Amino acid sequence: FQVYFESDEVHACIVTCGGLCPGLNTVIRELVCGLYHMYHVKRILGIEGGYRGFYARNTVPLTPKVVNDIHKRGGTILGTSRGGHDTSKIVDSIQDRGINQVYVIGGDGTQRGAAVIFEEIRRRGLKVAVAGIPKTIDNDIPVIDKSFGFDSAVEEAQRAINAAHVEAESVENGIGVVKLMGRYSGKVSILYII
Ligand SMILES: Nc1ncnc2c1ncn2[C@@H]1O[C@H](COP(=O)(O)OP(=O)(O)OP(=O)(O)O)[C@@H](O)[C@H]1O
Ligand SMILES: O=P(O)(O)OC[C@H]1O[C@](O)(CO)[C@@H](O)[C@@H]1O
Repeated sequence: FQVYFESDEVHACIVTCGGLCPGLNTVIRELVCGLYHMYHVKRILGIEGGYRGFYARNTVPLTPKVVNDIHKRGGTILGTSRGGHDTSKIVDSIQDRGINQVYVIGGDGTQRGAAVIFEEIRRRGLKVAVAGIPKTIDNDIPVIDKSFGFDSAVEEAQRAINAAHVEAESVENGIGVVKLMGRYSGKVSILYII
């Protein structure tokens, strides 16, 4: 097989886009530690605030030390956003910073954005790899068994439903109403009902 990137020439970056999903920080941590310890990649940049962070926000160097405890925190340490996908500005930034591996964590919109970035990179003839990491709290990707964050969402749903159940049972004719997320997917609700 052919090695495409030598470790010491890799300059990776990670960006998170779209809505929050439990486990985002764990994925960032695994990427950083995997790149660093398994592939000896020392230059890893966090892009803050989603796609627009490439050209309008700060960046933060990521090392195993920086990400050591982040899996215990919710959200994403890099921040996230919707909109702001300006392809040429993003690829300009990738080119200017000398980034050659782009790790994009996000939902379907984010992955569409990653494909457009890749097309522009190819058009410019740059030696840059783009990797998409699918993020969906709804577990609605048929080719994988379970997406990260889904179990946590079901657990949280369980907590809310149990509390409403206790309230409803404690009074005469009590009714508990819990609204769960996912009007189009609904797998969080379905799994709980099952
Ligand atoms: N067709 C597209 N082309 C380029 N960029 C896109 C496209 N669709 C979405 N994006 C960009 O991807 C980012 C995230 O998109 P979006 O808000 O749709 O969330 P998502 O990735 O689908 O996640 P979620 O499942 O949480 O909604 C935004 O910055 C948006 O501008
Ligand atoms: O409950 P609602 O309003 O349908 O929104 C939930 C949806 O929003 C998202 O979190 C982001 O689009 C989906 O993953 C989820 O299905």
